[in-house]
Amino acid sequence: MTTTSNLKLKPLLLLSSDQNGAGPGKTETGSDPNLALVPWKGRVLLDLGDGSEVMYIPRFLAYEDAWTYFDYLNKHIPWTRPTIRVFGRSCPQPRDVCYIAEEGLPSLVYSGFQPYAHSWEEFPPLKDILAAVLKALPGSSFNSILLNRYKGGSDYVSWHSDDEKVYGPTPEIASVSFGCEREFLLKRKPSKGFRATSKGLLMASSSGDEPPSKRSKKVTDLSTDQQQHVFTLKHGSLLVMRGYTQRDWLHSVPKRTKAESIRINLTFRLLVSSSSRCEQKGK
Ligand SMILES: O=C(O)CCC(=O)C(=O)O
Ligand SMILES: [Fe+2]
Repeated sequence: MTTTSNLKLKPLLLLSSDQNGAGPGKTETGSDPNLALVPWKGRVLLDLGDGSEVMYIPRFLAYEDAWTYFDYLNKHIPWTRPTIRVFGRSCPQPRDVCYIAEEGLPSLVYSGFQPYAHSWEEFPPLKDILAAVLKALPGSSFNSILLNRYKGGSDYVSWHSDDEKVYGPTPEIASVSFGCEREFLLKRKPSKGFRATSKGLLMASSSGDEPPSKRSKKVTDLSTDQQQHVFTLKHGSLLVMRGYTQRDWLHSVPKRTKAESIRINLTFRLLVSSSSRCEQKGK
């Protein structure tokens, strides 16, 4: 796989250092020798406990480069807003989406919807972004991307976890954001005892596409506010979920009336049960 595209970017795509680590969790101390090799000193590591962890790098991509990517993605990605099935009802997904995957991988299905898998070759700049992600995550590999475009504050992804079997038990999901800042929330999954009440099942969907209803609010109430974390995902930022985060935690990007402009988000994922991998060359 080549890692160059025709986008006009400065040779040094990544910032060498950044102290703008606003967000929850703690700034890294460099105790992990692998992490010490990586130049983003301002990044935040949030230990969620029980083997779940989130890492956040607010200025992962240089600001102008991130806008160049935003313009490319907004214009060239074949965005669709498919109809999906949530709790037995058909409704349009509340954001635009696209799916990129290597050939020969198992199909991805969520909410009764199987997205068409576009090829990486169609969108060379995605390989550049992947290369940047792999520099921040030495030893990781990804072979697919789910892309989301939130056209404004009424587009959202509701509480869900990316726990589809195709990702294995401890998936690493690397999420790069462009454009409008939006809040990314994390909360612990309600324990099994809390899921069923006399008023019904309090279950979050696995795709995050159910309407933000009172049903979701009830889950919030039960899972205690102390366990909720908020990251305001900046233009050009990288957020990584790993370990048991998908098993034990839910995440969402809620509606925000004040968010008027477009946000694009790329989630890099590794579908397992395939020998092929989308890795940076020479690693
Ligand atoms: O837009 C985001 O930041 C999150 C998207 C997400 O959770 C997903 O695609 O599964
Ligand atoms: Fe997700």
